Parts: sequence; C-alpha cells; structure tokens
Amino acid sequence: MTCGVIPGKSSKRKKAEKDETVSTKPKYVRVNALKKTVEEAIEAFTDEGWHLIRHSDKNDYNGFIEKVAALKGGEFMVDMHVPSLLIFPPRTHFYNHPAYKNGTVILQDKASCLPVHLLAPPPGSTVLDMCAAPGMKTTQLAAALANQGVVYAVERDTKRVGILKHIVGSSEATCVKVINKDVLDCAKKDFPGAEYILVDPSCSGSGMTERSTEAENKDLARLEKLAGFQILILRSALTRYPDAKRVAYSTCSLHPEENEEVVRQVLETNYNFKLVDAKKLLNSAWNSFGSSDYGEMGEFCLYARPDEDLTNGFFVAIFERLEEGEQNKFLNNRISNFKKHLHAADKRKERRLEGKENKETAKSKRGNKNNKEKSVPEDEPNNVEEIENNHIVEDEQEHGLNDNIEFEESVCEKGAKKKKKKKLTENDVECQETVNGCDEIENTVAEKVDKKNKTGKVSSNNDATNDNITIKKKSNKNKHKNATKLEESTEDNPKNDATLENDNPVGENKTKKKKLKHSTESKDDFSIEATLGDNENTKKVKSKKKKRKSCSEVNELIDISKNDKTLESNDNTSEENKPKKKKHKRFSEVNELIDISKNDKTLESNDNTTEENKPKKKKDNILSEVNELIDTSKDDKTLESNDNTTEENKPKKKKHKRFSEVNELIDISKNDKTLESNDNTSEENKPKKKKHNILSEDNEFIEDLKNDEPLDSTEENKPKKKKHKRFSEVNELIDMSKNDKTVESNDNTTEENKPKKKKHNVLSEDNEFIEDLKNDEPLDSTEKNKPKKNKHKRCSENSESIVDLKNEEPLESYDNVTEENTTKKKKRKDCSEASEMNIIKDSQLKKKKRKHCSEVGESLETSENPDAIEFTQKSKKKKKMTSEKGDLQLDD
Ligand SMILES: C[S@@+](CC[C@H](N)C(=O)[O-])C[C@H]1O[C@@H](n2cnc3c(N)ncnc32)[C@H](O)[C@@H]1O
Repeated sequence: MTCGVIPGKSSKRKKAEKDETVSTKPKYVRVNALKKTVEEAIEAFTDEGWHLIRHSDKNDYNGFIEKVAALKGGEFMVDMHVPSLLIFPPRTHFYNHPAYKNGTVILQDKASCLPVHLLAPPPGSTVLDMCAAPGMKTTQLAAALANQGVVYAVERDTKRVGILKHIVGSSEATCVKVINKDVLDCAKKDFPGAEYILVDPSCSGSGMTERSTEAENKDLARLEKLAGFQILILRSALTRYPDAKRVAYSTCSLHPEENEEVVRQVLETNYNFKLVDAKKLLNSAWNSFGSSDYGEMGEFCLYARPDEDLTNGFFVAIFERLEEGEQNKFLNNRISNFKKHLHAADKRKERRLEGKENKETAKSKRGNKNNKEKSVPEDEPNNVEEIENNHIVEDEQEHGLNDNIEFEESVCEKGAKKKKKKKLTENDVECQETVNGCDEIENTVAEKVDKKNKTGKVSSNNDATNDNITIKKKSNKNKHKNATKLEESTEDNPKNDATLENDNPVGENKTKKKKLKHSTESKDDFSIEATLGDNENTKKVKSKKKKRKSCSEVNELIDISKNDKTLESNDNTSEENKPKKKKHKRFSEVNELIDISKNDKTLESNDNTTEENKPKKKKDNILSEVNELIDTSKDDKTLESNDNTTEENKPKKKKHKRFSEVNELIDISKNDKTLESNDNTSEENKPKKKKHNILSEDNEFIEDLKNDEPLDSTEENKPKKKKHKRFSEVNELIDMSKNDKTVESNDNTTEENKPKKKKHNVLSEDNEFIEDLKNDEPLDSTEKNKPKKNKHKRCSENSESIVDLKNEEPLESYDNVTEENTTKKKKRKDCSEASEMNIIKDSQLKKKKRKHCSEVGESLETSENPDAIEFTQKSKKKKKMTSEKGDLQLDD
C-alpha cells in the first residue's frame, strides 16, 4: 500500500491532513472511468493488499452505512450508489499514490459525486457545467459521457480555470471544453443543444465537515447574498436553454437558505420544469432529505449529512423538463400571487365605480389610484432586486480539493467589475419569465377569442400574416347594462408587425344598417384593421325624439426607443357643442397601471372613464373604457393597439358633443420588450329619467380568466321606433424606432342616425376626427335608417387609397373619408377624402389641406386649453366650406 503522508507538504496541506487526523469521515476515491474501469481499479488495490468489503443488498442503506463506518485499516468498499466510487477508512492518504498521480483515481467525496450521478447524462449527450472549477464534477461528467458528446465547462475565475484545465487534462477528459467566462454572460448559442446542466455554484460551504461550526453560526446577510446569486444562476439554467432536459442544482451547504429556499423561489416561477423526487432516483436507499417545512418540495430534495451519511454536507435537487400535459405542482404560489393581482384589480374597479358617484372627487381618486398602481404590489417577490443588489460571488473551495490541490478561497472580484453586465443578464432571465407568464395569459385570452369566434358573434379580419393583435369589444349584459367588454389577444410579432382589429359585429341589428370597416396597412409590416359594427356596443334610447350622435377620437403616440423602450400614447380630443339649453360636461379619464413585474411579468392596463353630460331631460351614459397592456418580452417585440369607440345619444334639437381622451404612457424597459394595447369604448344611453350608468372595466380579460367564463356581450338596442346611430373610430399612431421605422396610422369612423325620414348612411372614414377638427366640428359619420323601400349604398371608401399612400410613405398617413346623406328621399351624397401622408410633399397641391392639418395639431395641443373651445367655435362656422374644400382636394 502506497498511501501515506507525503514529506515536504505545504502548510495548507499540513492543515488538511491535521484536520483529517481528527476526522471520522471515510476517504472516497472515484475511479476515473476514462482511464480504468472500476473492476480494474479494485483489482489493482487488491493487488496492493487492500481487502474489499462487499455490500450486496442495494436496498439496505443503513446496513451499508454501518459497514462503511466499521471500515478498518486495509479495508475498502465499493459505494452502493456511485459504482465508480471506492471507500477507504478515514485518514487514508493518496497524495503519493501512483493512481492518484496519473489521474486514474480522483479524490472526491461521495456527496460531491451525487449531483452528477443523479444528473446521469448518457454518453453522447451535451452537458453544461455552469460552475466548473476546480473540475471534480467536470471530469465525472466526462466519464459519464465516456468522452462521447461534449461538456461545456464554464468557469469565471481565471485563476481557477488554470486548475480546471489541469485536472481536465490529467484525467483525459477530451470531451470537455473549458470556457473562461461568466456563465451568466453566456447565451444559449454558446452551448448549443445543452441537454444536461449542472449548477454547482459558490456557496457558504457549511457542509464541509471541517467547517461544521459554520453551520451553527449563520451569517444571515452573507447567506442572503449567496442565495440571491444561486437563485439567479439556477433560474438561468432552467429558463435559458431550451434543449435542457435535466438540471442538477447542488451546494456543499447545509443551510436551507441556499438550498430548499433557492429551489422554492425558482420553482414557483417556472412553468417548464418539475422537481424530481431524489429518493426515487436512489431507489429509496437514502435517509436525508430536505426540510418538511417546505412540504413535498423539501422532501424531494436530497441532503448528504456528515453524521448520517458519513460524507460532507451536501444538497442536491434535480429538475426535469415537463412532459406534455405535465405540470409543475409547485407553481402554486405564483398562481396565488396572480390571484392577488386579480383581487387588487377588482378593488380598483370598485373604487372607480364609487368614484364616479362623486364627480368632484373623481380626479383625486384617479390620482391616488394611479399612484397605488405604480407602486410595487406587496406580494411581489423581491428576489430580483436582491439578486441585483447582492450579486457577489464567493468562491467556494471544493472539498475534494483539500486533499490534493492547493488553492485559496478567493472572492471573485469580477463580480463587482461585471456588476453592470450582470444586471443586464438578470433582466434577460426575468424577461424569459415574462414571456411565460404572458404566453399563458395570451393563450388563455386566445381561447376566449376562439370561443367567441365559434359562437359566431365575433368576426375578424386580419390582414396580417401570422402576427396580430386582436381587440374585440362586446357589451356585457350580465353585469351592466352598458358594459363594454374588451378582449385582447396578443401574439409575438417577430417582425414588429402588429395588427389591430376592432370588431363590433353588427349583429342582429335587423337591417344591417351599419357597417364600418376600414383597414390600413403600413409599409413596415404594420397593419391595423378595424371593423366596427354596432351589435356589441349596447345602446338604449328610450325617447322617440332623441337622436343619437357619437363622436370619439383617439390619438396615439408610441415611441419605442431602441435601448430603452418607452411606449407613449397620447390621445387628446377636444370638442364642444354648446346647445342652447343644454349643458355639457367634459369627460375625462381613468388611467390604470397594473404592473406585475417582479417575477418577470408585467401587465399594465389603463382605463379611462368619467364624465357625464346631463342635459335637462337627457342623460348621458358614457361607458367604459378598457385599456390593456400586455408585455411580452420575447425577442424584443412591441405591440400596441388602441381602440376607441364612443357613442352619444342626441336629444331632438339639442346638440351634443362628446369628448374623450386617452393619454397613456407606458415605459417598459426591461429587455426592450413592450406590448401595449389600449382600448377605450364609450357609450351613452339617455333614459327618460336621468338615469346614469357608467361602467368601466379594465383588464377585462383578466376578469374573464378569473371567472373562467367566456366573455359575453350584450346588446340592448331596442328602441321601438328609434333611430340608432353608431360611431366608432380607431386612431393609431405607432412609432417604432428600433428598426428606424415609424409607422403611423390614424383611423376614425363616425356614424350618425338621421331619424325622421329613415335615411340611412353608412360611413366609413379614416381619421374622421382629424377631418372634423379640421372643419371645427364634431366628428361625425352619419348613418341613416332606411325606409323599407329605400336602398342604401355605400359611397365612399378610401381604404385602398389609404393603403396606397401608406405603402408609398411609411412615416405618416392621414386617411379621411366622409360620407353624408343629406336628402330625405334616398339621395345620397358621398364624400371621401383621401389622405395625405407626408406633410412636406405636395405642398402646393395640398396647401389647403396642410392648413387644416395644422389646425388639427393646434386643436389637439390645446385640448386642455380654453382657447381650444374658441377655436372650435370659430371653426364650426367654416364647416361647410371646409367640407367643400375637402371635396375639391379629393377631386384634385
Ligand atoms: C463550488 S465551486 C464548483 C465546484 C466544481 N463544480 C467541482 O466539482 O469541482 C463554484 C465555482 O463556480 C465558479 N463561479 C461562480 N460564479 C460563476 C459564474 N457566474 N460563472 C462561472 N463560474 C462561476 C466559482 O469561481 C467556483 O470556481
């Protein structure tokens, strides 16, 4: 036997040996299968005079431990779990043994062998060792692969990379690729096809028997920092590598803070992996598992404990990618958190409804609400921030190295140097989670949309190829008379494409009186399509003499900056009618923001509602706006959609004007992914006795998810002999700067009912509000009810010309279409105006038009300025003239 104490040892080695002299822990030697089989090694040791103690019962772990504990000098055993592991009595030294010197055996504690043993990558597979140095497990991985396949061995510390390379070289692990990098700075392409991942990060090392006192003296602050990093790196392993089948997380710590707690925090937010019961993997031949404080989750984790297992203290958790139909049953807390958000949304809605009863306090309530919503919810975990703040890395000395390699424990200074980089990397990790969360939301919403489509209540037109945003509005008769529902589904848009569709099927409005449809398409693969009907937006008109008029405007501006994406949408509309004896009130907005960001989820919604017009005997109901924001982070995609519809009932000789505005600003900077959708709908009913209903719902889709009910719609248009008017409009302006592309589209439609003579006009217009503003008049699109024998034709559609213009000029497009019916008996007059896209172009030809556009801009800018009213009044006088001008321009 050649084992023994080596002369001329360093002080460090002397210390290690001194420790061993008091250790009762056996000495473990892993046979390097790349050089020798276990049988060959056993034979060699036997030849040296060592006596093999056998343990044949593979299920008798306690009997095995007894035998190990009873090993005497000159005896050795084969481990019952790790077949390549040989066990020698305590205080056996191999420093001078030829097998150790030539790399045939590697001194590695049994506990340290368990992670790779449980990870069990088969030969030929691709393995990622995220924290490789000094390389004990790396070489074990290479042996498991039989050098067939590849092991990416990543080590951040340059000094330790040298040791890693030495050990890898001496063990003839030819399949290992050593990479001196921070693994968190690496991308999946750096380790193509990584199937098995070992996460063996720096830890407190409390499991090292020689440091057993540390286990009793917890440095909680240090543990917190370490746990932050451990969570980060484990989460990275579970989210960043799509081909990963199995992941092993291990530490040589006995602190739950670095073990079960890390597993819990990562697992609760992971949709793709499950925790494997380690006991099963070891055929129940093991005794030490995680804390029952963590329930089954803890029990699935494995501990190696010095006292019970005669090893170093160690922790191992094995994760496996979910099969189809499988679920991560430890995801519960995340769902719980989501439910809390839903509950919070309910409360906001209640507050909003309450606030509407008191108009005077509505604004202040809104302000408070916005503030609240912008604050981080209490139930949001703080891990990410903790990780960011505490991203320090402490190198941990691998226990096996105490025996044969001299290296110092060092604190990696690169951690501090790369702090900025790491912060970005964390964002990447978080971003992955957002995708998951939003995918789920999107999928659920998509299901709702499917249901609606199946019922035939929703039709959709989609000009986009694969990617789209769909917004559908329906009224909800179950909850509120004047409720409007919004559905929104989003899908990733790899080319910054977006399609917005607003579909309000005309439904059974009996006579198919109204249809508004327009579509715009931009050059930069951005298309917006809106189909507006009146079936889904409910209206009640109880007075025969009432006319309904609606007008709405939307103006949006979205700015998505390249490295710091911010979405802004501003919508300002101003318009006022001052009928003789009517009173008019302005209506404002509710802005909501829901931010679910901490665990990679962000959801924002803005909702604007308020305001009522109460003419003497008339009542206005302005109903609802829904604004939703979904942030999907995948591949830096940003989608935004805005949809606004408004409606008004007009009393007979009264004039009514309605104004709505939406202003949104959403800044989602993390990882450059933002999706925003705004949807605003309004509706007004004017019952006889001044009843007033305002309903607004935001995040309706969340509501539906919560109630697990299909979105429903109501329709309450039942005026006996009433005339119905409907109006809707969509205006979108989207600026995408990422690819230096700006797309702007404005779309507006209006409608009017002209009751007395049952005339009906269907009008579809783009940017009607612009046109109307230009004319200093309320937006209108008229629609008249036709008498039975009257025929109705559609007159103007500019969508084609609009599309053409857009295709020519990517930056801006203004589309205007107008149509009017002015005669009592089946005469129709149609006006349509085509748009102008580049303000600079055709200055001469569009001189008048440009002037109008300028006025529009002014009016928008001064929407909160009293002067705007004056402007409006002045411009009203020019209405007819302007309209004529428009005709002339079109003719030109
Ligand atoms: C516990 S040791 C790994 C022991 C190794 N698995 C073995 O069996 O020999 C942790 C190692 O991870 C390295 N490390 C820590 N953070 C890292 C990071 N972000 N990227 C790469 N390596 C890292 C440390 O420098 C240290 O060498």
